[in-house]
Amino acid sequence: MFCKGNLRGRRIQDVLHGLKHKNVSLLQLRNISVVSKPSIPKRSRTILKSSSLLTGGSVLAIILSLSALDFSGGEIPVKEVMSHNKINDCWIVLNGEVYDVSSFIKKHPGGAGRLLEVAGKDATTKFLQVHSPEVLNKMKSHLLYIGKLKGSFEYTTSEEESKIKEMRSKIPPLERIFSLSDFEVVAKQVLPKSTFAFYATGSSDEFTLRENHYAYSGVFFRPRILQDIDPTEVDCSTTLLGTKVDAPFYISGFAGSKLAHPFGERNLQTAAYDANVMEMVPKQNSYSPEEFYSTVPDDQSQWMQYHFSTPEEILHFRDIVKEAQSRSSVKGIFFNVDLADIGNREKDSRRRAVDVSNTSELNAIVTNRMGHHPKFSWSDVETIVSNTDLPVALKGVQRGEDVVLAAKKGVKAVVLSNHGGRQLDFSRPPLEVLVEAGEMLKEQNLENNIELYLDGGIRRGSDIVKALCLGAKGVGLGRPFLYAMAGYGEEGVEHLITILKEEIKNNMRLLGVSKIEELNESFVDYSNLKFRTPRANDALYDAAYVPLSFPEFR
Ligand code: HEM
Ligand SMILES: Cc1cc2nc3c(=O)[nH]c(=O)nc-3n(C[C@H](O)[C@H](O)[C@H](O)COP(=O)(O)O)c2cc1C
Repeated sequence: MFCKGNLRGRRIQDVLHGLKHKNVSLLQLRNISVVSKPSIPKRSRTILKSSSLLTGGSVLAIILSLSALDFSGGEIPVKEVMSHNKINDCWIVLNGEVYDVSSFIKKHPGGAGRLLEVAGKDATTKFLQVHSPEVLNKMKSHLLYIGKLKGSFEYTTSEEESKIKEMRSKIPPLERIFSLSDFEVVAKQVLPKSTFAFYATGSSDEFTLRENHYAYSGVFFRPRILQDIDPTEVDCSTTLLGTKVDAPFYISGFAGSKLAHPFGERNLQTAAYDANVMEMVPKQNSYSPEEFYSTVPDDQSQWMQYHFSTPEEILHFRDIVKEAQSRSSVKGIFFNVDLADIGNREKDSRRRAVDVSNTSELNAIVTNRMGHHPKFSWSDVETIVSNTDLPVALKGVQRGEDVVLAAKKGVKAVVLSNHGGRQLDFSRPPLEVLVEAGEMLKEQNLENNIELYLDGGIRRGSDIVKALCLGAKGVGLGRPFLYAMAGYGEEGVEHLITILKEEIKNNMRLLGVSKIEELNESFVDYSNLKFRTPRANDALYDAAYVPLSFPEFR
């Protein structure tokens, strides 16, 4: 356990101490594996034979797998692995072990395309950028173990990697980063196209993605003058679900931090701690819970984000709640309620189609964008609420009626969110839902029973102040933190937090307010929110936004 005095010890950071800070390149670190070897029992040759039958392979496939029986001592040469590179015959290497993932590929919750990208290759680096080592252990029963890899893959630097290296060497200094959009523009140049597409994508035509942000341009301020406020005493600290923090915003929970930077979620955790800002720790953390929490100080403020991936996880919800309760830093648990299916993230799929570049496999990418999630209902929520003292919150609520229902069922907070426009396109901007929810709660005298949070499209301190005026207790941000990390690691995250804190305080001074609690509806004109009209352009945001593209002609 660590306390403030100890300051954030980090196991991986210790190993890589010399490399920390100042734009550590992903390329430089690509070969560093932080995973301990999973102990996977070797399967017999009989299983290997049945693997090709299981995957519905042709006679040719059976002959191929029979030829694999010749490998002495279960060792599989690189060349052999490379030949299993198709959707119906797909082997991948993880930590020097070869797996047949042919029967899993179409069930992969991250989409078939991600496994096709690494078909017949060493998938270790890409796997660990998104998954904790535990995922492999949990999913073992879905894969077929083939044997140990013999030899190693030849590594050649791609054109894209060389370009990224060059751009990283020319990256603007942090002092030149003034806004959150600046981070996004830099990230676009220093991330692989596939990673940027994964982060940036919304769903379908991305109306919700864009409107999330533009909703804020429909709200204008009504400042109060001559308030006799000492500018140095303007304070943006607040209380989120009973926890005192130094800012009314939090780092939202999201997958894929290590795709941005080798230290991934650790950058967020340490920067949040130093700035005393709330952090929502994602379920899909690339660190295992043991490793991640082993260096989290006891006095850090965190929320735990969780989504149920299987019906078994719902059945065993007590284990999840117990784990959350056992971490002294965790002050609340947020369950996703916006994942009944996975949105059609077209920008991401389109990029993957280019990367896989095998037209016969495209169908799998399109029909299996992502896997499905299990049934999760109000009665499950009631059961969870009645089985823990930890505040339970719902992330992904999208209408006032559901906020009222949540309040009646003892849920302590909701995040009005459409997953950053990644789920249902044309779901309304959370800022609009905030106004609706506030009114409905008041009608039923429930406004003091539940805290309202929202996320999606927040890019300025003024966005945050507007949301607080309209009744939000706090707001979350997702992509901006990924973009900040991509260019600048932990320092980028710190800088982002500073920018937002300063923007909020600046807005408060100009509004004639010195404390967050003083913000209320009287400081904004939000009449526009009732009428969805074309918004004024936001030059920085628009310039950073990548429009959807069309297929290229041959
Ligand atoms: C045998 C290898 C793999 C297994 C067993 C596996 C397993 C899983 C599981 C269980 C999930 C769902 C997690 C959840 O919803 O809680 C998932 C999601 C995902 N996986 Fe994998 N995976 C594998 C390989 C990979 C590889 C190689 C990549 C990247 C190239 C990848 C990228 C992803 C992504 C991006 C998601 C969805 C993240 C999100 O948007 O929420 N996976 N995978
Ligand atoms: C790359 C990426 C991965 C995400 N993964 C998750 C996740 O695993 N769980 C979750 O609750 N939300 C996830 N989110 C949604 C964020 O928590 C948040 O709701 C959203 O990013 C807010 O919108 P913004 O990016 O415009 O700030 C993800 C978002 C992005 C961009």
